[in-house]
Amino acid sequence: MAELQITGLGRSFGGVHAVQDVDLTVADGETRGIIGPNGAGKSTLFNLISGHLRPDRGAIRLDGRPLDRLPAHRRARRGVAIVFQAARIFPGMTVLENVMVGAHLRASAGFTAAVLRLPAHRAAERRIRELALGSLDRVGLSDRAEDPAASLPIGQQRAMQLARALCADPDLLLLDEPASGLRAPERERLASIVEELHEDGQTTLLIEHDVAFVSRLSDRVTVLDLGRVIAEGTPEQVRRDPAVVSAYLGTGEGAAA
Ligand SMILES: Nc1ncnc2c1ncn2[C@@H]1O[C@H](COP(=O)(O)OP(=O)(O)OP(=O)(O)O)[C@@H](O)[C@H]1O
Repeated sequence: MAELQITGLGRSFGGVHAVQDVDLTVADGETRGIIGPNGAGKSTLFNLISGHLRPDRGAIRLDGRPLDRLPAHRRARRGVAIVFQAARIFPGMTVLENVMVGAHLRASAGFTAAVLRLPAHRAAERRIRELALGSLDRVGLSDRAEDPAASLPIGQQRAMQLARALCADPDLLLLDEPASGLRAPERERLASIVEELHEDGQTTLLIEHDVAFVSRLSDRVTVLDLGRVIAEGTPEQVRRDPAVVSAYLGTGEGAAA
């Protein structure tokens, strides 16, 4: 069970209301898309949920438990996993090692045990390795496990990051522009992975510029403009919403889908 509930969320920078009065509920097992023209507040919202920014007001709850005062690493332990837009990989490590880092974010063996190499730690390490191999399998990268991470093309690096996030067995998966910089076949592959996760019941929040990509993958889409929610509904409902069309046309980005 993983329901994300956001109420009255706000964050300003100087005089700019980057996110204002945002209410958002993502149901357990739902894939929710967040779209909006440039400067709409998507990244700010993402960072407020991940814990990389603190809200000025409002509340964020996962399964009824408040998240908004916790730092990012404590949110990770609560089950929030993030795939950042900018590829943060450890290039000198193997693909498998990169993915194992994800599970360490949620592991419970403890720092002291790790330092002393206690048996509990070694058992945890074995378990983490198994989880990482399972995550690589889910994203179709099993055969690259022992390769250097830097040798992967960008599409597979993105899939590796997704595997890293999955390795922590997240309740909530946050995807920040996962399709950016990918070529069409790589986008297609990534979309199929996200679809499979959805079928497995993963709760996901997807922030994307690529409206077609979001529409294809999301149960519902929330549209932000100038920090506020201007529309919410199925991809089809949102695409036809006059407020959405005018927000996109107003910025010269073209129609919403
Ligand atoms: N750290 C910051 N300092 C000052 N202003 C900021 C900061 N972060 C965001 N803003 C402002 O807040 C507003 C929302 O920005 P944000 O980056 O969240 O939008 P976005 O929807 O992610 O945009 P884009 O699609 O261009 O990435 C913008 O007006 C932006 O200039």
